[in-house]
Amino acid sequence: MAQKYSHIQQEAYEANMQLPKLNLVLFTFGNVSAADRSLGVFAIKPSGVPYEDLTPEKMVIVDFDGNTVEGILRPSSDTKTHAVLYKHWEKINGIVHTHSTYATAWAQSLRDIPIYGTTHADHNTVDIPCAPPMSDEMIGGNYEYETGFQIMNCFTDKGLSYEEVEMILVGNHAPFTWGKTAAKAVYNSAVLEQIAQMAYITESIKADALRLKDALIKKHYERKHGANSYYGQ
Ligand SMILES: O=C(CO)[C@@H](O)[C@H](O)COP(=O)(O)O
Repeated sequence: MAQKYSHIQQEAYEANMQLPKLNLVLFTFGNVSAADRSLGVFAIKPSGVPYEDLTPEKMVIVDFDGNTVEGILRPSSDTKTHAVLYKHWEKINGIVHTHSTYATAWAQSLRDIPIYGTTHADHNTVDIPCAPPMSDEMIGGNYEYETGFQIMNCFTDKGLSYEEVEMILVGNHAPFTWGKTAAKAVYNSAVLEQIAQMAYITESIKADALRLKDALIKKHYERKHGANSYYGQ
């Protein structure tokens, strides 16, 4: 493997290894990628390889059109989704896909995750969006490629910025998160799973729980992310 990709292979490997440590994946579920925009490629987990068998060298190098540039193993089955997002959302350099239990349950319910408390407001001032399930024509196309557009179209339809909200539930599928680094994308996946679990439990205690008032959401978020805040770096 060319030395010139070793830095993103190492970054992708370390980020992938965080997923089982954070209980965000079971067996070979999920995948993480890390991009180098100066080279126009990203390193991604190979498909079907157990996390305990991963090495940096096994990370597959792919371009932003989803073509394998280097690697003997097949890249993740979600590679086209990662490629579409890297190609169109130019500020992201890390993407995570998991099937974490609570976030996936919300994705299967086709509901956005409402803001029930300040824990959620620490990270997002909006309900966590759930992209609608794929249309028949999307299903008839390239599934993973279409998932990338399903994600971007949802953000466009909801008027959301991918730089402010770094997570989404894909209807009938599972969550995707992203960030300026692969490590930040992993952090976002762990935060999303925690928010999803808290929201589910909140609704199981009180089905008609009330959303946080917008004024408090704004006040709380700004308290955490205001000037000179280290939070969420
Ligand atoms: O979304 C799915 C399956 O529904 C995939 O993300 C699998 O969870 C992992 O696939 P590979 O990355 O091993 O191909």
